[in-house]
Amino acid sequence: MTRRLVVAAAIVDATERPRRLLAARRSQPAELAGRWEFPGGKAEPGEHPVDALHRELHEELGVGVDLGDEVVGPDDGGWFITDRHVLRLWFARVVSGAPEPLVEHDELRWLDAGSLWDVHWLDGDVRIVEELAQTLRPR
Ligand SMILES: Nc1nc2c([nH]c(=O)n2[C@H]2C[C@H](O)[C@@H](COP(=O)(O)OP(=O)(O)OP(=O)(O)O)O2)c(=O)[nH]1
Repeated sequence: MTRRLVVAAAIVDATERPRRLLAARRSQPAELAGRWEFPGGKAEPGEHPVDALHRELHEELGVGVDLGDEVVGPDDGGWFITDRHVLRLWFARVVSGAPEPLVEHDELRWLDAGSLWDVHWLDGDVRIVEELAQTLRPR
């Protein structure tokens, strides 16, 4: 079975030595509402993943970003987040707009090394957050 590609961003406050990561709380669908994730969404068929990510971040948060390195995962370079989806994730920094939960989310939160686990991440994201925890600078 081919997994559907989901693209998402680890939005951080600085590309070099970041301290904070932006998490988004889903408001839909009902079974995922209240769980936290990396903002992003499904790439359309034929759409370049990077283009899809810029589109999703603009739609969902109202921001423009500069993308940094991809956070390469262990599953063919991506992250199998569900049995039907593979996630590709890039570091990103906001360069225009201020992030707001416009659609699909009802809250955003900047997390630092000490608060990274204060939110209930989607199951598939937990091992990604564990990896990112190594990157965030302690206070
Ligand atoms: N965006 C996002 N989706 C994730 C993450 N972790 C995770 O398991 N998922 C799952 C939830 C969904 O089943 C799927 C992504 O679907 P989505 O609802 O965000 O996609 P979309 O914005 O394009 O929305 P739609 O076309 O389904 O309406 O991947 C994550 O960190 N970010």
